[in-house]
Amino acid sequence: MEESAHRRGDKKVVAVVGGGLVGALNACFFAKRGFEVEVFETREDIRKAKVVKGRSINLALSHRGRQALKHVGMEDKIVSKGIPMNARMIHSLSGKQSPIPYGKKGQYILSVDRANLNKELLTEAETYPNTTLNFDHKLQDWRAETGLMTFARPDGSKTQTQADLIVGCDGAFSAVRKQFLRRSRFNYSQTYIPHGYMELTMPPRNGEFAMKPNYLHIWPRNTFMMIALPNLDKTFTCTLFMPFEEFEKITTGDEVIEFFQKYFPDAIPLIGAAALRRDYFRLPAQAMVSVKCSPYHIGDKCVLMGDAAHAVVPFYGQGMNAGFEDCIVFDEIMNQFNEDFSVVLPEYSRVRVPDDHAIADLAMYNYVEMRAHVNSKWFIFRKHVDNLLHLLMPKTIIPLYTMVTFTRTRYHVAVERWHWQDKVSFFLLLFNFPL
Ligand SMILES: Cc1cc2nc3c(=O)[nH]c(=O)nc-3n(C[C@H](O)[C@H](O)[C@H](O)COP(=O)(O)OP(=O)(O)OC[C@H]3O[C@@H](n4cnc5c(N)ncnc54)[C@H](O)[C@@H]3O)c2cc1C
Ligand SMILES: NC(=O)C1=CN([C@@H]2O[C@H](COP(=O)(O)OP(=O)(O)OC[C@H]3O[C@@H](n4cnc5c(N)ncnc54)[C@H](OP(=O)(O)O)[C@@H]3O)[C@@H](O)[C@H]2O)C=CC1
Ligand SMILES: Nc1ccccc1C(=O)C[C@H](N)C(=O)O
Repeated sequence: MEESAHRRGDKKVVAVVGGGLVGALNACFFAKRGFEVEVFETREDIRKAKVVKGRSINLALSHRGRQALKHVGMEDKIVSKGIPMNARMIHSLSGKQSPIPYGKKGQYILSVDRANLNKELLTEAETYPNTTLNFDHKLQDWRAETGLMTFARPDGSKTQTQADLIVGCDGAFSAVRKQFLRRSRFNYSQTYIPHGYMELTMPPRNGEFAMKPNYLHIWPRNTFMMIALPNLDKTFTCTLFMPFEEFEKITTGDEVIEFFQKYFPDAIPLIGAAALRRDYFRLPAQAMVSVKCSPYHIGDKCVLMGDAAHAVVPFYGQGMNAGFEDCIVFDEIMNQFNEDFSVVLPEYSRVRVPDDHAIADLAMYNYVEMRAHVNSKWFIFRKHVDNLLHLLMPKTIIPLYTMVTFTRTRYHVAVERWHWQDKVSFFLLLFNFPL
């Protein structure tokens, strides 16, 4: 076993495990503070990879994520390559399209390319002279007492290195988190929902987007749905979310077309019948898991952030945004407590756990809103009422979606306010508030 050198001197060493979205961003946050930062990523350098592994081609970036990018001077660069989505575009069975705006005029979420975002963040992290990126390093084991980590290399060898702080940003199936499970008073739950997802591509039509680009398109079919987000190359990435048992019922190309004919007829010519027949069987439907745990730290040695701390189902488009906000919250607490890890880590767990748990629940809720509620006249009416009340009393009534997506209102506070506001607007409706 090879013993890799680790730097000490007067600077503390922070090991960021995982060079995905949150890990790469976090490396910038720690480097900015002057720590010696070592990033360890199991995969090869995504910037050199011929084939980019992993799913979810694009992501919805919103205020929390943007604020975190702003902290490290990356907001403009990323936003300039994003496509604004101003509203949901609801596709009815008959093919009618009706928009439901996300917020006030000028408020939008951005469709960004996951691979490009990851590449840009790694390149930014590398601009700090005190940061080293180590690819092809898969964390196998680590010790909370010493901060000693063991990594597996693609050639089968092992490397060990030590750090003052280990930051687990290694995603939903975190290897860092495994050590937490062996400790007393660590709470952990994971739930696989019975639905899976499958990504399909809608190509450009005559060199242009096949549908209006500045929308998040939704085909809500009550018990399942398809969505589509635009990409810079004028394609859309369509994602079909559906119970696994429904996916499994479709076994032939003809059945795929039959299914689309029944539920998404307007999408067939846009995706293309031949592509549908082929692409449906390219990859099996993927699972979605929600992981909640607490606390997020062990002593002054280790902390979990991003999906490693809180994998959420994707339906609010907040997983990455919440992970990025984790970095800001940690940074704010570092300022507050003078970078004393023995105080910062427990405080971070205390502050952040309720918020990450709240967005996990909201993400579950938003699936029902997207696939079913948007079909209801009552829901649309209530949305209008909320928007109007927000216009009349902007400080008192703020729609839930606005709080979650366009502000940094703590997620758990947003949930509390939502319940309270719901009662107020119901009361106003009951007494015929002149709307
Ligand atoms: C279909 C889908 C759609 C989504 N859409 C959105 C959206 O629109 N908006 C949004 O905000 N979020 C979205 N998300 C969530 C988002 O993808 C995640 O929240 C985000 O990627 C989390 O980033 P992360 O860095 O914590 O984890 P990851 O992006 O998974 O990065 C973890 C990294 O750690 C590495 N790693 C894993 N194990 C090890 C190990 N043992 N040693 C070293 N390295 C390791 C991995 O290779 C990876 O690079 C979506 C998720 C899915 C599945
Ligand atoms: N909340 C959710 O439902 C989901 C969230 N995600 C998140 O989306 C992001 C990108 O995902 P993507 O790049 O596709 O990641 P992958 O699905 O490719 O997973 C990344 C690594 O995690 C390990 N892994 C994958 N599935 C499992 C599993 N079921 N049990 C244990 N380990 C597993 C694999 O490691 P190994 O090589 O050792 O097998 C894999 O290399 C990540 O943040 C991920 O956390 C991804 C899927 C679902
Ligand atoms: N990115 C996603 C991926 C999967 C499912 C939903 C989203 C969303 O962003 C939904 C959006 N926030 C909405 O409420 O309409």
